[in-house]
Amino acid sequence: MENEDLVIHMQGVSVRRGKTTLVGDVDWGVELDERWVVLGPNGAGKTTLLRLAAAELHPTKGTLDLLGERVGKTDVFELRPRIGLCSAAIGARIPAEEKVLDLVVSAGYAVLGRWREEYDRLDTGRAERLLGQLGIGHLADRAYGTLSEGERKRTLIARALMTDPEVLLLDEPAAGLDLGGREDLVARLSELALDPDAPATVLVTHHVEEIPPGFTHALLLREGAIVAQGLLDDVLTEENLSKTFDQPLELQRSGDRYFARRKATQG
Ligand SMILES: Nc1ncnc2c1ncn2[C@@H]1O[C@H](COP(=O)(O)OP(=O)(O)OP(=O)(O)O)[C@@H](O)[C@H]1O
Repeated sequence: MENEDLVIHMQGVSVRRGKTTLVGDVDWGVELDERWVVLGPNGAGKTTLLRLAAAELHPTKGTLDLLGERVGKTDVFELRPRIGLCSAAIGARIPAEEKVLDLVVSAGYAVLGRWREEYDRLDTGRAERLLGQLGIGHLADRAYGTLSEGERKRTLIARALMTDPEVLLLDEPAAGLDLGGREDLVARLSELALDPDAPATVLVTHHVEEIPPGFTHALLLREGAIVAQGLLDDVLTEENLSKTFDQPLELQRSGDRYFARRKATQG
């Protein structure tokens, strides 16, 4: 019987475009209370994996179950509002003049199936609360186009959480942030990861430094194939990381954070 706690379940999943395999033969399961980091170099297939999990892509081969529904046999338009996705592609589609609060509130429309209804007080209150949780409550009335990159990322996360999704997918949320911005985002994501009421979460990144404390599992991806997956502490080793990035890497752990760099050459 299907494990009811599995929010994402891929069995033998491949995505091909022409002769290119974007991801090949992936078996992967994410449970309700898990927080996964997907790590790999450029072009490894991370975004492809996340788009499968967001019901934006169908597998060329294999079976994909999201929130207990088989993709290909279910209405993805009913599925998508149950999944919170935050990616640069979504950010790029937002008009610069859009007000931050409206942007977050309007994420709820897909779920409620409303078109021109007035924002009701509940929605506005929830959006304000989420913005506050992400430390940007004071920006509610600002236009999206006037925000810094870090503020935009946090706005998009608040928007992704607005529908109270059962799974939250974050594609490189720290990309383009300065050191302070990255550290602040890592801290916010850590709070979210440690909140037992938060949804199952998958975070895609290139950098071990961006893994927020509280994340439980890791999947390492290289050239569309899984190098290793499982509990973060078991999977995140120098050997696995070096294989994933195809170079000898040194991995350090300091407190609940990770740091990596290339090994110094001998001689
Ligand atoms: N439609 C397509 N046709 C052919 N190849 C594609 C197509 N879409 C993506 N690819 C290739 O598939 C590979 C995986 O892409 P994907 O965006 O999933 O990687 P990624 O790990 O997210 O990379 P990055 O870290 O650079 O964002 C890349 O080599 C990309 O060029």
